[in-house]
Amino acid sequence: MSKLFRAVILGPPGSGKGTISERVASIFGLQHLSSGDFLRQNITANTEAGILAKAYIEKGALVPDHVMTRLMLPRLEEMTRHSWLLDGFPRTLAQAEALNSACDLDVVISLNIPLETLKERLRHRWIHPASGRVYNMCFNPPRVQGVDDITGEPLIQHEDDKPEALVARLRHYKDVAKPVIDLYRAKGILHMFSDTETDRIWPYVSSLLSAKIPTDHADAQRATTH
Ligand SMILES: Nc1nc2c(ncn2[C@@H]2O[C@H](COP(=O)(O)OP(=O)(O)O)[C@@H](O)[C@H]2O)c(=O)[nH]1
Ligand SMILES: Nc1ncnc2c1ncn2[C@@H]1O[C@H](COP(=O)(O)OP(=O)(O)O)[C@@H](O)[C@H]1O
Repeated sequence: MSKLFRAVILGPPGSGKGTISERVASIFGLQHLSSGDFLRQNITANTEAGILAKAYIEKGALVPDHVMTRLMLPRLEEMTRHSWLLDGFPRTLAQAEALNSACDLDVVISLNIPLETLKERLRHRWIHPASGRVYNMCFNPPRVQGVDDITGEPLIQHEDDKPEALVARLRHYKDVAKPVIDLYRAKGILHMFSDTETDRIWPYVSSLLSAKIPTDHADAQRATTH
């Protein structure tokens, strides 16, 4: 079997991590694991971690490192036989160090998007809570306004995408992300992409991954995930 491939995607809220991760998952066959989606599943299921995390998320604050690592590392353990792309974790240096001691990463993708663009996108972000499907009323609107394309169920906005929580979230992101980015740059695995449009970033991400992931391996992964 080819070597497994491990990637992380970093970027502020609204930078397009989820959008790019979905494309990577479907084209390269990596398992997409989003910390935000996983937290929301835990909140819905009323798990211990979900109950602890809920209050932080509603305030637009980060969930404490020990709660995140206790949640995410066992989840990664379950995926030891898969190639994966982690979205939203690690977000702090302590989380990055915990991840480091659990596995070796091949690639870190970092999205660098102007602040005004982020604010504009998140104002228009709508979610289908049960599946995590993400829409944008300008970029990828649902076929019928306000409802999910697949299930026809209503769309909602995250509490933490509303303007009051948003500004705090974006400011805080910058402070905590810098040491994480510096760590991966020092390891020589950081690839930074700067633009205002996902569709202009995507060709570069795609060619980076095409060069790093052997084709037969991507085919084999797809066969096991579909
Ligand atoms: N206008 C516009 N919206 C985008 C673009 N890329 C993603 N979005 C939307 O911006 C919002 C944030 O994207 P998402 O992938 O959820 O970002 P994440 O928070 O980093 O995971 C979503 O509503 C996306 O549909 C883009 O290039 N242009
Ligand atoms: N690695 C993490 N560390 C701490 N908190 C996290 C982490 N991942 C997600 N969260 C919490 O979950 C919320 C939603 O995460 P997510 O869906 O990834 O947001 P976004 O896609 O807007 O960046 C964050 O605002 C934060 O409160």
